[in-house]
Amino acid sequence: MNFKRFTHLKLPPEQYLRKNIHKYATICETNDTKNVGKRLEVQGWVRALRKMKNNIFLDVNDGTSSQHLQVVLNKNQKPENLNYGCSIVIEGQVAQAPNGRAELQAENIQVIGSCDLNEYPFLPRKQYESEYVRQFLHLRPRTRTFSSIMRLRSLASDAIRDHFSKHNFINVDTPIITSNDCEGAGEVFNVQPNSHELLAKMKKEGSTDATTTYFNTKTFLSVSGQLHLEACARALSKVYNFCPAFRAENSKSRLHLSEFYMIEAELAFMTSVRDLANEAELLVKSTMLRIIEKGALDLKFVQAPEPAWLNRAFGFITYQEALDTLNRHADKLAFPIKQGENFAKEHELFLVQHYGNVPVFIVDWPKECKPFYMQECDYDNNKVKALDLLVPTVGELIGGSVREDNYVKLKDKLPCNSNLDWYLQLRKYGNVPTAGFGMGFERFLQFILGVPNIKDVIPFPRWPYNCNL
Ligand SMILES: NC(=O)C[C@H](N)C(=O)O
Repeated sequence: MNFKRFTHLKLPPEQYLRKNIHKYATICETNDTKNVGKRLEVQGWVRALRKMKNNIFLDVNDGTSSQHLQVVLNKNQKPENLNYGCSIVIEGQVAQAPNGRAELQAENIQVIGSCDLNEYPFLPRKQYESEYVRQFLHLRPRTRTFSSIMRLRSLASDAIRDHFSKHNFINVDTPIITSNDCEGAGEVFNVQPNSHELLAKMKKEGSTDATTTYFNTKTFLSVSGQLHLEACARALSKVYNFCPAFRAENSKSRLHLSEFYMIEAELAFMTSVRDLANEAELLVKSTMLRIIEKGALDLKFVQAPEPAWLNRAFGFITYQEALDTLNRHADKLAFPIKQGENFAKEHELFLVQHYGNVPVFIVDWPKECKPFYMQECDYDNNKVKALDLLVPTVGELIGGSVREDNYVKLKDKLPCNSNLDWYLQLRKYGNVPTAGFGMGFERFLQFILGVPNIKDVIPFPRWPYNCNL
C-alpha cells in the first residue's frame, strides 16, 4: 500500500462531503468585524433581551465563546414567544455596532424552543451561588460561568494530550474494570452483573459468589491505571492515560468526588524522584501556558487567579523537612502531626503558604504512609522514593513514585490475594526501572481556575448519596 499518494490530497476534507449541506455560523465565528456585510445564519440561546423604542436587542450565545452576539431586530419582527432562555435561529446581515463590535441585524428570526420563565430556575441578569446552580445539573451548562469552566476544561484536556504527544508519550487506555485495588486502601466500588438470567446461569455454571463477582472474579472500578501503565511502559517507554478513576471514600468534602478523571504518566528507565518531579512540573506549566494562550477570555470571565508560580521553580523538600517545619509552627496548627503520619489538608496548605505560596514537592516519604509498589530510598530503607505535589488552595494535586523493580523485594511486599502475579512477572522479563505520577484532573482545574468546590469543575459530579442525574 502506498500511503504517500494520499498525502497529496491537499483539499480540506469538507470538500469530499456531500454538497449543499446547510451551514450555520457559530457565534465565535460570527462575532468578528471582518464579517461585516456578510449574510449569516446563526443559532443559539437568548441570554438577554432589551426592548427599545423601535428595536429589540438580544444577547445570543451558543456556548462556543463567553462572548454574546448582539442581535438587533425590529419590534414588529418579534415572534410571540421570544424571551430570555429560549432557543432561536436568526438569519441576517453582520454590521458594525456603534461600540465597534460586530452585531447581527436580523432579517428572519425563529424560536425553536420556548422557555417558560415561571418555571425556569435562572432569571436574566442574576448571579447565583454555585450551590444553588448545582441543584440543576442538567441546566447548569447554560449558566455563563459554568459554560466558561466547561470550555476551559476542554482546553485543558487538549493541552495535556498535546503536551504528552509532543514529548513522545503513547496514550494508553487502561481498563475501568479491574481485579486489583492498586492503592491498597480498600476504597473500591465492586462491579457485578445485574441481570437475573445471567446470575442464574452463572450459579448453574458453578459460580461460587455470583452476586458479588464479575464472571467468578471479584472486580472493581479502577482506582488507578498505574499497574497497567507499568506493563505498557516496559514496551513503549513513555506512556500516559487520561481516564476516569473511582474512589469509594465517604467524603463530601470540597476536594473529593466518587468519580473523577486522572492523568497518569509512567516512564521507563527512570530511577530518580527528582527527574519525575521535573516531568510533573513541566506538564503543569506547559498546560497552564497553553490555557492562557487559548482561553484568556474565559479565564478572565471566571476570575482565575494569576498564576504567579508559572515562572518560578516549584519547591522541593523532603517529608522530614516538611515535618520539622510543621512541628516548629505547631502553635499555628489545629492538629499536631507525629513522625510517620500523613499530612492533613491543613498541614498541606500551611506548607504551601510557608514555602512562598508556590507548588511544592514533598519527597522521600515514610514507608507506612504509602502503597506497596514504591521503591525504598537508598539512604534509608524506611523511606520510599515517593513525591506529592502540594499546590495553593487545593493541597495534594499529584502523587507519584519510583516503582519497586526488584522481583524478590516486590514479591515480599505484594498484598496477599492481590491477583498481581502478572505485575510481578513484569520484573522477570526484560525488566527496567520505571517511575510515574498521577494528577487529579478536577483538582488541577480547581487550582488553576480558583474554583473552591470540585463539584463545580465537572459536568455531572458524583459524590456520596448524589447520583440522580
Ligand atoms: N499513577 C500514579 O502514580 C498515581 C497513583 N497510583 C495514585 O493513585 O495516587
